[in-house]
Amino acid sequence: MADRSPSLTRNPFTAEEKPAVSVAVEHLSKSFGALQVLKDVSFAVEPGEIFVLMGPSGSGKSVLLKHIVGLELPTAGRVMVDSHDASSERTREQIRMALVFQAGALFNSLSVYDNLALYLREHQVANEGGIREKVMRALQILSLENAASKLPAELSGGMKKRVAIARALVMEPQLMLYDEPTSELDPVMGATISEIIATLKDEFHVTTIVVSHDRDLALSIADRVGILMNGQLIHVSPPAALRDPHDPRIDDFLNPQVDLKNPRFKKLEI
Ligand SMILES: Nc1ncnc2c1ncn2[C@@H]1O[C@H](COP(=O)(O)OP(=O)(O)OP(=O)(O)O)[C@@H](O)[C@H]1O
Repeated sequence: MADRSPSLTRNPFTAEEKPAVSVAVEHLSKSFGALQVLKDVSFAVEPGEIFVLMGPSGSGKSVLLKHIVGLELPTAGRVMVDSHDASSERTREQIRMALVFQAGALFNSLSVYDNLALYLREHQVANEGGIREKVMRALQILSLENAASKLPAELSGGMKKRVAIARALVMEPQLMLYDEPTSELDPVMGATISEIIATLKDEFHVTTIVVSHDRDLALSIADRVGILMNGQLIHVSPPAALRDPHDPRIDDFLNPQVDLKNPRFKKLEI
């Protein structure tokens, strides 16, 4: 962020520091009926790392993300968060994970303030004064103080994404997952969201997994990038290795050429 707030240097929410967690995806396979979406996927994410998962539409990225937060159950294999199985209810009680959905998933009838306060009220995290402090702090970090009383319908796409991130932040997550955080944003707002993700990871040491098609985001903020194609993880490396990919499948995905003589849409199955 161009204007980094100095108060971001410590966790603003709690004296109780929760350590960042590791994530281990171990031989994960998932089928929906006859459709095998994930095929023996394995990788590990270190505590405090930003891991960006890229891949073509339909390659299984969102399904993989849902396994990490326990919203889908594996057909085979498992996902471990620290030493806990991600699919168990207990893991979700012990480890604070926040998923920032592609469309924000804000409650349209609630103000920005109440969208953020909802989780804290439901979990009786603090009294109203304490909740106000946490909500306003999160809004301040995302430069949204002036939007507290607005309804989601009154916000731009970029503001909605920032509200969704602020709402995740009030949960004091040890693990933050983002599903397409820069989709539908102009390049400058996309860069801003990338900066926010990197800043939150730096300042709060939160383990971060981002699913994205955004090559600029991956190259600028990832510690490592994984590429999923057709349900298989075909590549994991630091982003620099993707500037000159040797695998033609990765090159074609990251640097597609428009070819009007041999158009891709003629080869689409659906
Ligand atoms: N609950 C479900 N039941 C049946 N099929 C599903 C289900 N969820 C996902 N799929 C299928 O799994 C495949 C992978 O979907 P997924 O949403 O993970 O792709 P993706 O890589 O995230 O794509 P995109 O980049 O377009 O968001 C798709 O063919 C999708 O139709």
